[in-house]
Amino acid sequence: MKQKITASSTKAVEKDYLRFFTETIEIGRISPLLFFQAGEANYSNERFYWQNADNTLTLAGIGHATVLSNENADNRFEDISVRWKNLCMSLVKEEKDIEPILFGGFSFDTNHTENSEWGNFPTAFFFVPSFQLTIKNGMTSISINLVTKNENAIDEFDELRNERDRLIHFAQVNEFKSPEKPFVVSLEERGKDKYMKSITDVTNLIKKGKAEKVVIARSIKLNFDSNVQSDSALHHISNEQQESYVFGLQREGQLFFGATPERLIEVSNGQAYSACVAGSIGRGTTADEDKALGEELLDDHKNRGEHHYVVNMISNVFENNCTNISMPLKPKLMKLRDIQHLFTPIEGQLKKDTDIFSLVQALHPTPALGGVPHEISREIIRDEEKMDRGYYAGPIGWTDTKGNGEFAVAIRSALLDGDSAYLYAGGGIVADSTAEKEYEETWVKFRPVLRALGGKLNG
Ligand SMILES: C=C(O[C@H]1C=CC=C(C(=O)O)[C@@H]1O)C(=O)O
Ligand SMILES: [Mg+2]
Repeated sequence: MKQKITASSTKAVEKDYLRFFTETIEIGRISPLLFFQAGEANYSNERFYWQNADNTLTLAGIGHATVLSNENADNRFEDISVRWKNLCMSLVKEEKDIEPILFGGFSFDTNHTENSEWGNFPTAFFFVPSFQLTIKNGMTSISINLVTKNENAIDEFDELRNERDRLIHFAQVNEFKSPEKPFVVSLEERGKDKYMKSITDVTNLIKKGKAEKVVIARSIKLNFDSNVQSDSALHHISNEQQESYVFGLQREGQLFFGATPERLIEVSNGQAYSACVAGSIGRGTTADEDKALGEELLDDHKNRGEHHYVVNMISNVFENNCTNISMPLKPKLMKLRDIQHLFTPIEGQLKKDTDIFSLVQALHPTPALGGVPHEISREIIRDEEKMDRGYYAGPIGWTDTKGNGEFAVAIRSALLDGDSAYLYAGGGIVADSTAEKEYEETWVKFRPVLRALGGKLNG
């Protein structure tokens, strides 16, 4: 490392020359949540957590090596992409070092609602962690990432090594004690009547031909008897939702977290993968009932309609950005703990001039979260929901310096804010939707977060 810093420093003729160093060590297996917890004292507002749906990759990040955020609504995807690529050009890395990760997310909409709970979250917020835990293919490693203009990066790096050792030590000597679930003192349905009316209104607009599909969401608020710890929320949700992406992003005393089944895009060595997930029904209490519900969903006109718009849109984006596309002709069932969805996976080979951020931009929002036509449905959502979705239903995930990465759609999620939490859920409205059924569907979608936070499961 010493050598690397020195060699690179000699190139630093310009005063503001940024250098991006990374150094990885492999360690024995530690609990990723204990590592996350180790950052509580010094970096409680600067952490992330990520576990992919097939449990082959876990990432935890502590501290900000550098932040890329954006309030300029119009070009947020491109802006983050360009700044990340620029930063990657100054990366100094050896063969053995794991790829440094840029982790973060985008808000659903670029319009902010005044005085909402989302005031601390810019329309795009990403960071490279100072300390990065990666568990991949059964191997656990910790990287230090440093982005600096400092001529004396050697000293800076040595300090980080001490801190890294302290974090690892904490995770090695402690045992992860499964925290008690929080105690919910009250649950507020935020604007239930307005929500019910909006479903009827939107269904009428669709019947009049103003739009074909619009996703309408609502929110509930939980109040607890004391502050809820981030690692407790993440522990319970990752324990209970093994087949979903588990994510957590901390900022200014708040944690945005959840367990989503929906991949927006994965890029791996030039291959792109997405998934159409839309159309829902509950799980049965017996195997027979569950099977019958699944078959009902596969044949249901309204749900097939919801799904169809998503397949159309995502396959169009793939047509424009990929070659060798493959996609099954009919949806399958995706069975999760509380809910089953219609599911159509799609993959293709990325064309040369495309990258993960341009795909995120092209795909967000799919009609599983927005609607058809895109612009009209966005206006209808703004008019009818009258709430700030914040990062709910936005893209959340990571990319590395080679352009690989994965973004999920941040549904089944909540913003944890001290002793309260805001939960969000929505559903695809088409011509034959009814307010009562949609309302019930949102309760099923609240369940993963509600259960993790100790709430009673309604609906
Ligand atoms: C909008 C949500 O789910 C979407 C994803 C899958 C199924 C959906 C549905 O059946 O309505 C929604 O489009 C949510 O969970 O808040
Ligand atoms: Mg639905």
